Amino acid sequence: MNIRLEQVVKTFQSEGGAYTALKGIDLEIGAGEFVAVIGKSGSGKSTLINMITGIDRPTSGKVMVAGQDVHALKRSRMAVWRGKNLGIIFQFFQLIPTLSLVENVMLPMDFCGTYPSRDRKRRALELLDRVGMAEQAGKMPSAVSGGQQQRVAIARALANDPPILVADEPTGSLDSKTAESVFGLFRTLADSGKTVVMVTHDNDLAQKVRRTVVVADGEIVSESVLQAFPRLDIDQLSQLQPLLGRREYPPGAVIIREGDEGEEAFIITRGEVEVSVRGADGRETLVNRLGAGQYFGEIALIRQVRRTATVRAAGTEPVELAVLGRSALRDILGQSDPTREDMDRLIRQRMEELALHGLRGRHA
Ligand SMILES: Nc1ncnc2c1ncn2[C@@H]1O[C@H](COP(=O)(O)OP(=O)(O)OP(=O)(O)O)[C@@H](O)[C@H]1O
Repeated sequence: MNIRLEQVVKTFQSEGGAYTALKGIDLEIGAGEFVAVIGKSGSGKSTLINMITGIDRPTSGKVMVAGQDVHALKRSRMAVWRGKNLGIIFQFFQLIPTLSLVENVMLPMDFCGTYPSRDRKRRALELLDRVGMAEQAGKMPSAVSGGQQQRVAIARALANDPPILVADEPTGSLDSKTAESVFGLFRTLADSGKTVVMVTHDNDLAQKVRRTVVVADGEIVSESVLQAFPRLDIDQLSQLQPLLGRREYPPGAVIIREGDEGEEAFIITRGEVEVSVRGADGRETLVNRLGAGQYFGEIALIRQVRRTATVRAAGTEPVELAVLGRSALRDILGQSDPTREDMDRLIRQRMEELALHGLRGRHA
């Protein structure tokens, strides 16, 4: 694992009182992954990024980056460690205005003492070439466009060949065409084996990344929840997140029982469950097995019927669930017609499966 956050909490103390910007974040990012971090303004994205780069310290919890406990580093060692392991790219490039582009790219090598000094310029020029800026190497930052400055900032981030690139809104101040080409550069870098973590407001770009981490109200929306409700937008997910409860069941435990009243629906965030129904002869038949990213318990809530099946925790590990009460489910479906349509379709399919087991009309 290249980046691992365990129960990271960040509370800011200010005159108005304490504000918890991160509420116990668990996150793992593997080597070579390309991850987009998205979320509403103020949700905690930058705070999360600052935990990874060591720019800010967590109030509690642990942050491991490239095998190092970041916040166990002494302040004096932090800057050099960061310089060698992380390439950091900001929205506003932050090139040094009094240095030429090639000098800007040489700076991290000078700072960390990586590469012999006679090789640094050649390496900087190679990196500028890689981002399509070699011909402008001698220019000052103010003499090139924003998109070009960001390319140089990326070359600078690559100076010490760090395994991880962290970018906070790298395309935020670029027009969409330039943003697209800078994004393409990140993709090429990820394809070449770099781990890339990129905060973005741009949903179109986020869609193009294989893995999306959604931050809502200081928490990460479970990837299973994203999978269960793929058609919710960021605002809807941000509203859903605080309504979700968490529950765990040991293997074999009954989560819902056929014939009972139902008040909650469940999204599986870890493990598997078995769905079974009682036949006319009273014997139970297994009708389905569901895993992470799938939901159950919705039929009773939507169709206003008793539980149509019994669901048990399966496997040998505890099953973890996100729990959604009746009114929360109603709220979210009321806001997202596509999600409502998906759920209606799934319910029809599930009712048909139950009917196949000779149960039509028993509870429906
Ligand atoms: N130094 C600080 N002191 C007090 N509160 C802070 C501090 N830094 C951030 N916050 C608060 O923490 C919350 C999360 O901020 P953060 O900058 O991480 O959000 P964000 O998702 O990056 O937003 P944006 O997309 O607008 O940059 C905000 O409510 C912010 O006001």
